[in-house]
Amino acid sequence: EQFLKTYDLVFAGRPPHEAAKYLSWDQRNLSFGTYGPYWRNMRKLCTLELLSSLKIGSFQPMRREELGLLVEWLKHAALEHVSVDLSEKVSSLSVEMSCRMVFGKKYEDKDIDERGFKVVIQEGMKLGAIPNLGDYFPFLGVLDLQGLTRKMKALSKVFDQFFEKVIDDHVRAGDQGPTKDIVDIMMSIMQSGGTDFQFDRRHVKAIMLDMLAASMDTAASSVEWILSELLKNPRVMKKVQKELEEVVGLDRMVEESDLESLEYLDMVVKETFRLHPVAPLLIPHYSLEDCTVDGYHIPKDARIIINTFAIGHDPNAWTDHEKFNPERFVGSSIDLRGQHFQLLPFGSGRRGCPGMQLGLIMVRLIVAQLVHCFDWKLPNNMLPSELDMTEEFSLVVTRAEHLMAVPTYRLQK
Ligand code: HEM
Repeated sequence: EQFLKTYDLVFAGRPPHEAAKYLSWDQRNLSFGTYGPYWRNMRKLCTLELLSSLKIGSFQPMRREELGLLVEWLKHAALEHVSVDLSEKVSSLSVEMSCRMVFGKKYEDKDIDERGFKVVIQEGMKLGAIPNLGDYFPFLGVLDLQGLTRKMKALSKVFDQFFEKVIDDHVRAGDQGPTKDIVDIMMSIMQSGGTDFQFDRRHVKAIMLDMLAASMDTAASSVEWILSELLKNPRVMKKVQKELEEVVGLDRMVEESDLESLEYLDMVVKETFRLHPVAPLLIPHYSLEDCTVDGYHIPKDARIIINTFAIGHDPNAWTDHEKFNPERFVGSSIDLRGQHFQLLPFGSGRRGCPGMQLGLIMVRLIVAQLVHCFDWKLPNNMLPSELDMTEEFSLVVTRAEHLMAVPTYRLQK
């Protein structure tokens, strides 16, 4: 609370970051942008133009359509009683939703690189998370002892070529009607010349990657962890399904307008974020000046790592801290929007996640739909207690093992 609220401004910096230099057009993005007028202006622009409630709402039909396609695919799998790779399916869904929101259409995997979107973005996330000697000892950065700079340069070329193609496609297509994707909006801002700061193709590309990387993996991993906990805790799964039956009914699918009535689902989401925050160390903060916090002197230019995983598992903050128990939130005012410092999956303050509203809609909608339309069983008679919950380290923490489960369709239509 002292770092993110009391002294929020002092700790609103981001440390110099080799990965951001290469992968975000010289820190022109938001996530790793150094604190200052450029970052403030860009953050305002993204919040108002790209991530406003109105803009998020305009993508609702697209979310419904993409999720509908997945449900149809799963219905076939259900008829054949086969086990499906939920991690892979949810991740692809999230890629498609993010691409359509940012680029206005789906590109094929091969359009970016023979490895495909997910692999390329995940490689960027890994390169951003690996401790890089060059970040701590700039003179060593030049020597590239870990070979990271070489990899980052190669990857930045891949992104640059692909994003140039996306921009060219938008220029060629011209005005495509009322639903504007994120590239459309940024292109019109660029062409209008109406910003107080320089805004060219490099800025468009940096924000494109920011929006894509920030929404794809975070939402998919959150859904993966929630579904894992539901499969591990059949009592909770039944209770979520019962709530869905009462609010939605078994004769139709979930709509976004149902979400606010799903109170128990909301508790399940909070409890999963407590135990499995997908960005467990947030993004590193950086002190802009000397500061004394709780009697400790923190010098200017210090890296601040906030361990929300440890906070979520802290027995001083949570009773039965290792137990998955959504009911702990009954009658509690604790939410996850950054006002309650024992639960910070989106961070808090100036650097808190600007995509929280969109992220929460995506996560709650996908989980609600999958659990409403299908019953789920672990494959090969695996017991819920046997489900492996090992994590894989990156900027966004995913499951180490893919989540596999067998669906059975449960709606009446
Ligand atoms: C469940 C989904 C999501 C989770 C859990 C999540 C979590 C986070 C966290 C923990 C941070 C770092 C906060 C800090 O350093 O203090 C962050 C930053 C950020 N997020 Fe999200 N996020 C999600 C979805 C999204 C979406 C959908 C977008 C946009 C499309 C987005 C855009 C960003 C950006 C641009 C930043 C950097 C903000 C800055 O440094 O000013 N996020 N997010």
